[in-house]
Amino acid sequence: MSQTRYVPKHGLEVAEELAAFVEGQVLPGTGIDADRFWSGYGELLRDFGAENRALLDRRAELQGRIDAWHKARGNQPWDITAYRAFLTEIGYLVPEPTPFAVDNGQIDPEIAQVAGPQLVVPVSNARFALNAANARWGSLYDALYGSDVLGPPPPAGSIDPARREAVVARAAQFLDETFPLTSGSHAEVSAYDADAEGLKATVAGSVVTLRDPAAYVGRRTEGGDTGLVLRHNGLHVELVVNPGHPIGAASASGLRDVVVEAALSAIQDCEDSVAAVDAEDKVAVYANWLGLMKGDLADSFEKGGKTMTRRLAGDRQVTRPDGRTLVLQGRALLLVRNVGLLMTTDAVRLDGQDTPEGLMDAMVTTACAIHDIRKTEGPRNSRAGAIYVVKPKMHGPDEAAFADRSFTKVEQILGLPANTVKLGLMDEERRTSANLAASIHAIRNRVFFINTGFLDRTGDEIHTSMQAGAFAGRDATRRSGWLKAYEDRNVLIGLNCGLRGRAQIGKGMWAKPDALAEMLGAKIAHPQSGANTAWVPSPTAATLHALHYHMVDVAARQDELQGQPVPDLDALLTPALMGDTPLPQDQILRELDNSAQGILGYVVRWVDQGVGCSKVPDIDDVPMMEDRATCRISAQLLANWLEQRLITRDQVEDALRRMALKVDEQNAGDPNYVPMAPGFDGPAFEAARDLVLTGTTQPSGYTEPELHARRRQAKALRG
Ligand SMILES: CC(=O)SCCNC(=O)CCNC(=O)[C@H](O)C(C)(C)COP(=O)(O)OP(=O)(O)OC[C@H]1O[C@@H](n2cnc3c(N)ncnc32)[C@H](O)[C@@H]1OP(=O)(O)O
Ligand SMILES: O=CC(=O)O
Ligand SMILES: [Mg+2]
Repeated sequence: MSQTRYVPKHGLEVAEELAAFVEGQVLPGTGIDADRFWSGYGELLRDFGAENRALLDRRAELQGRIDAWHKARGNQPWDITAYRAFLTEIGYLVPEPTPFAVDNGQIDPEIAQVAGPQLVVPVSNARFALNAANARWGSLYDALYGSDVLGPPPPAGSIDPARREAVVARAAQFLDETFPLTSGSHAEVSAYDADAEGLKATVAGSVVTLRDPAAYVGRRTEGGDTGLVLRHNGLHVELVVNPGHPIGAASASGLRDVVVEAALSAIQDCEDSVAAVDAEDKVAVYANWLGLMKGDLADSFEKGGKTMTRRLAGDRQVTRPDGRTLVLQGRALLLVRNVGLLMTTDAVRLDGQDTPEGLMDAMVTTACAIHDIRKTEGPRNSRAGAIYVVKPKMHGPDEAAFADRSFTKVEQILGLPANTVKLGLMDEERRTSANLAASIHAIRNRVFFINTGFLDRTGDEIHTSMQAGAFAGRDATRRSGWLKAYEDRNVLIGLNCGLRGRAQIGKGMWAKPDALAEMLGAKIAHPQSGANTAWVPSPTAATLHALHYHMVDVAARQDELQGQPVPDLDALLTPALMGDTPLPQDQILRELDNSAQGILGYVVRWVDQGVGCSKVPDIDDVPMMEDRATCRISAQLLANWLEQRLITRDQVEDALRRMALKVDEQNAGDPNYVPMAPGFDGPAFEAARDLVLTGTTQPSGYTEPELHARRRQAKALRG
């Protein structure tokens, strides 16, 4: 890693590459000059830097008191009444606000009105980031053919006629369920067409129409394709007819694909799925976001032996039955996830000190997005003129209020109307879940989502009650009552705060990226719960999850739920401890190995290669999405078991070494991979070990302090 060189800017020391990026690429075209930007940034740091530190101190103080309370109680039985009284006394629980409704201004329909999948992507990876933006539309034929939904996926590039038939039949089933014909099945259609009266399908020689004729929206053409566009629950579906195409030719109707509106929104992530530890990395992350906001991001790469260049998709022009044109967005509505309050950065220094990274993200990602909201031609990200920032890992209403005020300041500096920046509240720390209404209230004029980030939330669950006893294992911790209370409360509190029709109530990530058959069975629970969005890890998952929003009318579900009683805090606050029924030793050792493997498999690519999100096979070789939040869970679980003497340091060391050998083997095909064995002394292995051994003292159990330090070490060692 090269030594950071600084340039002075209005009392700040700014890393040269960041200054050059901001002044050379971000500011031109925004009407903001460099002096205004840097002097405003200095004010932001002076106004909010000390408060940021104080909020972190408050987290540590509360955690210290909670730890001491549990220790002092020793083996006394769990007493929720005493615990709640204690949490109230120390200010962990705050009074509920009087009933209110959010008033968040102009919000795009993808957020406020239409329910559908939300894709998340590491913005550091331009190829993926572009793919995510273009995942607004997904081929159902491709998703069914290439995933495990219809059985084990065939080899890439293969053509399996039996599978093709199964794909066509499954897609027809979806069409029959979503767009039934007046008679017959889509599987029997021998011709599709449309006229001013709507869709016409020929079944057994007779022309039939849709049972709901209004579901036909219009027609578009592209190359040899005719797209017949339908709409259901606000989501569009295109029947792509092209008898000249090999797949269309194989079907009597010429249908060659069913393209569904999939990722309505996509989070371009600067946080837990990226590894950005210095000015150089941060500029790379920001540059992709800027390209997305300007609309000119492109990436060239090799695929299938060919070089291809990926760019942002254009809008889709549809001719309505009455001849008028309807423009459908070609891209997902893009949101940007900033980092939280914890980390500081040496990319901008004030008074010789590193400064909050979250404030840098606030300034730079907002400034980049000005290019979108000032656009006068071409596709715009936000037609409502909003900038959507997802703010993670906030602990309670004071931190939410801090985010609100700091973005007000950013808006003033950048000359934006108040509340242009909308905030997505990640409900992923326990103090936020326990004070959710007050946290929403703190950002009521800009909140655009509340999302249950259950992965971080599980890590915080363990860390907060580290001294209460031993947690009951990874799955049992998730199955227990707190999680249900957390998920249910989030929906009902969101509805009570007036989010319906104004903001998203979101559910968490599907963390088994290749197990999409299982996802298709399970993730319908999200819209059924009243959530109008939920996270998916890939465009294929978005395409398949979109089907759930046709099966469930979320708005109607929200109407049913509105006003239902919110589950009490008791369940939320009761930790999932093993209690008197400890896990059998073999299960403990198996979970130890599994967690050690997950940590190592993730950390080794983070630290040595700067990859922030990986697909890591678990101990049963099921590929899992690992990011900083899943790593936090594994590290916290092992730290808890060590602290509660279920396992020993020697057992941890032994498991890490055995699993390091397995992870080395799993990565043997990667020419850039640096094995951890036999030395077990490189920065990656050390990071994994430290995450477990120091897990009780890492702030809130977060993994980023250790990961950042070790990545910087690896960069310095290896360049
Ligand atoms: C707790 C939390 O905070 S969760 C949020 C953070 N997590 C995420 O953002 C997960 C995002 N997903 C990912 O990063 C990836 O899907 C991983 C790491 C899980 C798997 O990555 P890989 O092993 O490379 O995926 P795989 O080989 O199956 O697929 C690669 C293809 O899918 C595409 N793809 C995979 N994930 C995504 C994505 N999230 N967005 C866009 N495209 C994607 C790639 O562009 C690539 O297609 P291409 O060759 O046409 O470019
Ligand atoms: O950010 C999401 C989570 O689950 O954590
Ligand atoms: Mg999270």
